[in-house]
Amino acid sequence: MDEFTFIDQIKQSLYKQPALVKGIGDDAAVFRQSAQDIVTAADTLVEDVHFSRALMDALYIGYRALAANISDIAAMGAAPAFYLVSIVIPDSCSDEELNDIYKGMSYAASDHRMDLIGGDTVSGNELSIAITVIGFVNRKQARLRSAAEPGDVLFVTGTLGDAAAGFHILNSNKFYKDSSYYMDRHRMPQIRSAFAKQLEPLTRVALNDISDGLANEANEIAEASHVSLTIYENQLPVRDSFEQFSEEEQHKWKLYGGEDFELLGAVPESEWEQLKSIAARNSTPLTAIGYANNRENKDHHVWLVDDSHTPKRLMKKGYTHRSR
Ligand SMILES: Nc1ncnc2c1ncn2[C@@H]1O[C@H](COP(=O)(O)OP(=O)(O)O)[C@@H](O)[C@H]1O
Ligand SMILES: Cc1ncc(C[n+]2csc(CCOP(=O)(O)OP(=O)(O)O)c2C)c(N)n1
Ligand SMILES: [Mg+2]
Ligand SMILES: [Mg+2]
Ligand SMILES: [Mg+2]
Repeated sequence: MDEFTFIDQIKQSLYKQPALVKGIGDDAAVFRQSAQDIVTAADTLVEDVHFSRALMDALYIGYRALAANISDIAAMGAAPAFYLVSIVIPDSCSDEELNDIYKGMSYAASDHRMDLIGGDTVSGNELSIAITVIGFVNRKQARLRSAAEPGDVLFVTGTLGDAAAGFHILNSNKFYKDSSYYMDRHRMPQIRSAFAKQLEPLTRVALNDISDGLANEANEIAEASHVSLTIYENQLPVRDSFEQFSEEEQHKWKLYGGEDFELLGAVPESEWEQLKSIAARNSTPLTAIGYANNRENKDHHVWLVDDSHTPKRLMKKGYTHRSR
């Protein structure tokens, strides 16, 4: 299939977003927005770094690639609207696989009412999917990681460590309980977009999505907000069947596993009840896992309290790429 036939195939016949003026088919796309702030992010997924074609069907690769991007928009409290995809296609990738990657992305897009408005197609040696996402948020309402203050309640949505467990299961041929649940958490992460958007009435909330693991993301909030954080290890939410994994695996996956695409946040204690009702309305599991320490604690570290009750530093450690 040549480049032009391919572009014709992936082009949506109908667009959902009213802000769109021109989608695929010219030198660039055009959208118009005057009332809201525009939020944009990019994430690249590369074969054998972020996914493996041996372990995962093309449909999942596409779904997951867009989901990872939508997660960053959700983590800003914004509503996703548009995406652009630049793809490098190796000879080993069949037309069917390529179509399935786009089909996977279109499933994630319809879950969030998004339109594909552009991209680029290149032949190369390695399958690589670079996505740019665009979303909207009410003026000055973007939820920054720098917004945490001393005394805030620290919370996470969902359960932690599932995606890493799923990746482990996909790589192994042993029997595990609940294995399709865990594998799906890796292959088809469900993004907390609706929940994040409904945080609008809160006066203040710091948000970060958990792509690189709780330890990394918590440290990012601590550094950006100039606060130190305390997290209680025994309050970290996990799936019931998570106990089937070794202590070491559990510890590693829930703190450093990443790719759960849950939200980590901090809210003033006075708004905790309101946050709980928003979560309940959205069927979003919500757990308080700690708090932002008072100002006397001048470091900007994250402290983990385990059963020995002695706080230990939770280092900013997770998945890091060599070039960073
Ligand atoms: N190659 C790059 N060029 C420009 N900005 C970048 C690049 N890589 C990362 N960034 C920026 O650095 C910040 C952190 O990026 P990253 O760690 O990838 O965030 P996340 O984990 O939320 O995806 C973001 O503002 C991102 O836009
Ligand atoms: C084949 C394969 N190997 C390893 C992993 C695990 N992994 C890859 S990237 C990553 C962390 C997130 O990646 P990054 O590019 O930092 O995403 P970002 O934080 O920018 O959203 C993890 C845990 C995987 N998903 N697939
Ligand atoms: Mg990124
Ligand atoms: Mg992020
Ligand atoms: Mg990262």
